[in-house]
Amino acid sequence: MTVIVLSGPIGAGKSSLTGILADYLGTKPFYESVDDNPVLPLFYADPKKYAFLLQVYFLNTRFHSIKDALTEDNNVLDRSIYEDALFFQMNADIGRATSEEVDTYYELLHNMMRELDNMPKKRPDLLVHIKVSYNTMIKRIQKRGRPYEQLSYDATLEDYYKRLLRYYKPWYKKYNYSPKMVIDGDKLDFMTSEKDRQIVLDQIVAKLKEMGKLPKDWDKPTDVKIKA
Ligand SMILES: Nc1ncnc2c1ncn2[C@@H]1O[C@H](COP(=O)(O)OP(=O)(O)O)[C@@H](O)[C@H]1O
Ligand SMILES: Nc1nc2c(ncn2[C@H]2C[C@H](O)[C@@H](COP(=O)(O)O)O2)c(=O)[nH]1
Repeated sequence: MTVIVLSGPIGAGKSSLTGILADYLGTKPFYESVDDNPVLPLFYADPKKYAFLLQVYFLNTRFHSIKDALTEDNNVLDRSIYEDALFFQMNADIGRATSEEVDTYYELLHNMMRELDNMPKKRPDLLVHIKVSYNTMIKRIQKRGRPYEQLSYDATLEDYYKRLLRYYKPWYKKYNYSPKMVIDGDKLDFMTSEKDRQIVLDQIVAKLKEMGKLPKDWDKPTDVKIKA
């Protein structure tokens, strides 16, 4: 059983790479609840009012996904539960949560993490982090086109996104729940370049082989077509 989790800022390419990787490895993809998330547009319209509710919503859906993923055979998750606190702490630091909400959130998070410790498989096997610069992040957010994430919707999002990138650096450095690796999301256009996509897949496969999670002679199953 192998569980891979993707991490990275908004628009880094996590969902895209989750699909590509799951297809390539012949495993199941698990996606974050975004387009069906009723709280997300409310949050972008009034972050102070909805930061806590959104976080509880995400934490709950991530908890469900990770529980399912840790009981299934092989799979890929498009964001880790370990990034949940990064988002909430950042929002709390800019005044979008009361101290009661912060305390309640951390207590809930710790309770949930303790539940995960009781699972037959406690941790993912590999974290694949997609690193992007601010410019790449913005280009991808524009390309994806969710209205409430655009700078034209709210100019303060520039600060929010830059801050998010700053929070990711120490977060990745500290992350120690599993082996980890970085994909250069600025250089590697795994959506439109077949060559770049193969480079990324080769890097991940090499890491899985090094960890003993794939046999040394593993090759892509011939009937698998990589979808972009
Ligand atoms: N490496 C990449 N090169 C070019 N475009 C990308 C790349 N990764 C993602 N994209 C595009 O950027 C947008 C955001 O990607 P997405 O996978 O939704 O990011 P995330 O899940 O990290 O928020 C999508 O339109 C996707 O097609
Ligand atoms: N406040 C929070 N917002 C979050 C969290 N997780 C995701 N998000 C937002 C960011 C994007 O607008 C959207 C989807 O994220 P992607 O990175 O997949 O584009 O949801 C969170 O924990 N807190």
